[in-house]
Amino acid sequence: MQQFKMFVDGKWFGQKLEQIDVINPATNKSIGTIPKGGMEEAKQATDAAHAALKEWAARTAEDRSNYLVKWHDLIKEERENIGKIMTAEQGKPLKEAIGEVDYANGFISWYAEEGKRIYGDIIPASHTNKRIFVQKQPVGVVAAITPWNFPAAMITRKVAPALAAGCTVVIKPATQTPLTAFKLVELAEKAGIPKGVINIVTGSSSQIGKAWSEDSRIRKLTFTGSTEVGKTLMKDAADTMKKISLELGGHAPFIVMEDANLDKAVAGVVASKFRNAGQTCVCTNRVYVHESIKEIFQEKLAKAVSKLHVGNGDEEGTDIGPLIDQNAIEKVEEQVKDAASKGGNVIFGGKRLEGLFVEPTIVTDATDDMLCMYEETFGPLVPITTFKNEEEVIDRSNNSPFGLAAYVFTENIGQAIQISEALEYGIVGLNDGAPSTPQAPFGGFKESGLGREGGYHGIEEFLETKYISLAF
Ligand SMILES: NC(=O)C1=CN([C@@H]2O[C@H](COP(=O)(O)OP(=O)(O)OC[C@H]3O[C@@H](n4cnc5c(N)ncnc54)[C@H](OP(=O)(O)O)[C@@H]3O)[C@@H](O)[C@H]2O)C=CC1
Ligand SMILES: O=C(O)CCCC(=O)O
Repeated sequence: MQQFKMFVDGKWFGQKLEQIDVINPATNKSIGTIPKGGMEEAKQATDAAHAALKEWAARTAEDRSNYLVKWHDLIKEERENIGKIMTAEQGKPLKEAIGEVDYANGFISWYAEEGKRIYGDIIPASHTNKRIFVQKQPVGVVAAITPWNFPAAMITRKVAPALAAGCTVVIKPATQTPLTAFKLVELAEKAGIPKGVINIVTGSSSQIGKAWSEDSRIRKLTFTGSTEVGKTLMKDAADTMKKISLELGGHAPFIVMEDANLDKAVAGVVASKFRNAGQTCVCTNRVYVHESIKEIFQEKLAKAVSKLHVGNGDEEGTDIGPLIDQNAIEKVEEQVKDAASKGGNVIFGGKRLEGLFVEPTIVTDATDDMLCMYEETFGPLVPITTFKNEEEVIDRSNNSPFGLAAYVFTENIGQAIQISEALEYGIVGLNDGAPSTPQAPFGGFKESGLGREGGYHGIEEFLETKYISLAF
C-alpha cells in the first residue's frame, strides 16, 4: 500500500504524521494513505508560498507560460495514468476521468497563453502635466480548496490562472480524492516549477481552512464545494479582507419547450444529469417539460436511460460509477422516498444496488414541494414536472436560492434568447447539455457563489488593479 506525502517548499513529507486511508468507492478498499496535516503544515505551506512569491511574480509572463506549457505536456503524456488514479479514488468511469484530465489540462494551456495578455490602460488625465497609468499585479499568495467531484479540473482551473498571473499557491484537495492532486503536483515539480510556487497539504479541513483564512499573507481564497462551507470561509476571510471566489452548490432547471427537438433534449438531459453519476454542481436537478409533450419526452428519456450501464468505473462500458460515499447514497434514497410519498411516479430505477451504486432514476409528476425539486441531489435522479407557459417556467426555474447552471431546449431563436436572459443563472446551456469549457466564465448567481473561473474573466480574480498618477 503506497503511503503518499504532502509537498511544501519543494519537499515531499508527512509520513510521520497520522495517516488517513483513501478509499476506492467502487470496491470499498483502501488504495493508499495520506498524511493528516493541520494548522502547522498549513502554515509551513504559507511560509513557502510567501517566500517564493517575489521571485515568481517578478518573472516575465512568457517565462511563467513556459513552465505551464511544460506542466501541460507532462500531464498530456500521463493522461491515461492520471485517469486511472482518478477512477480509483473518485469512481467516475475511466473514459470520463481521462476526459476530465483533458479538460483540466485545457485550463493550463489556456492560461499559459492568457497570462501574456494581462494588459493595463492609460487614462486621459484632467491636467496637462499629469498622466494616469493603470496596471495589473498578482494578488499574492492564493489558497485553493477543492472538492472530490472533479479531482483534477478544480485544481487546474484555480492554479493555472493563479500561476500565470504571478501568484504562488497553497492547495488543499478533498480528503476523499487527494491522489490525482498529488500526481498533478508531482508533474508540476517535474516541469521545473520553482520550489514554493505550488504547495499541497492534506488533512484536517477545518484546521487548514482556519489557518489560511486567518493568515493575512494569503491574499486570495478560492474554493469549490458546498454552499455551507463556502459561507463559513467567506465569513472567516472577512477579517483579513481577502479576495474570495466561491463555486458552490447548484440546482439546475432543464426546460424543454413545446417546439424543442426532443432527441436533442433527451441527449442533453443524459449528458448533463448523468455526468459523474449526477455529482456535479451543474448537473440537471429538475426537468420542466411543456405539458403538451410530456408523454413522448418521458418515453424517449426512459429509453435512453435504460441504455446506461452502472458499474465499476474501470470496467469497459460503464456509464455511471458509484457515488462518493454512504451519505451521498442516503441523500438520493431520501429524495426518491420523499418524491414517491408526495405523489411522484418512479417510472425508471429507484433502487439502491450493492455497495455505493444506485440505479439511474426517473420520477414523473414531480411537484415543487418535493425535496428533489429544491435541494441539491448530487446523484442520478431526474424529477420531471410539466408547465403551461413561458412565464410560469421562468418563475419556477428562478424560484431557488441557487443560480449556477440552467438548460433550455427550444428551436425558436427569439424565445431562446428571451428565456436565457430571464434566467437568474450564471451559465445557460441553450440546446447544449455540456456548456463547460476552459475559455468561458464559469460561476453562479445568488448562493451558488462569487467570482468566475475560466476565460479571461478567471485570471482577473488573481489580479489587483493599481493606477499610477504621474505629475511632472
Ligand atoms: N460545487 C461543487 O462542485 C460541489 C458541491 N458539493 C455539494 O456539497 C455537498 C457536500 O459535499 P462535501 O464533500 O461535504 O463538500 P465540502 O464543501 O464539505 O468539501 C469541499 C472541500 O472543502 C473542504 N472543507 C470542508 N470543510 C471545510 C472547512 N471547515 N474549512 C475549509 N475547508 C473545508 C473539504 O475538505 P475535506 O474533504 O477534507 O472535508 C473539501 O476539500 C455535496 O453533496 C454537494 O451537494 C460538493 C462538492 C463539490
Ligand atoms: O463544481 C463542479 O461540480 C465542478 C465543475 C463542473 C464543470 O466544470 O462542469
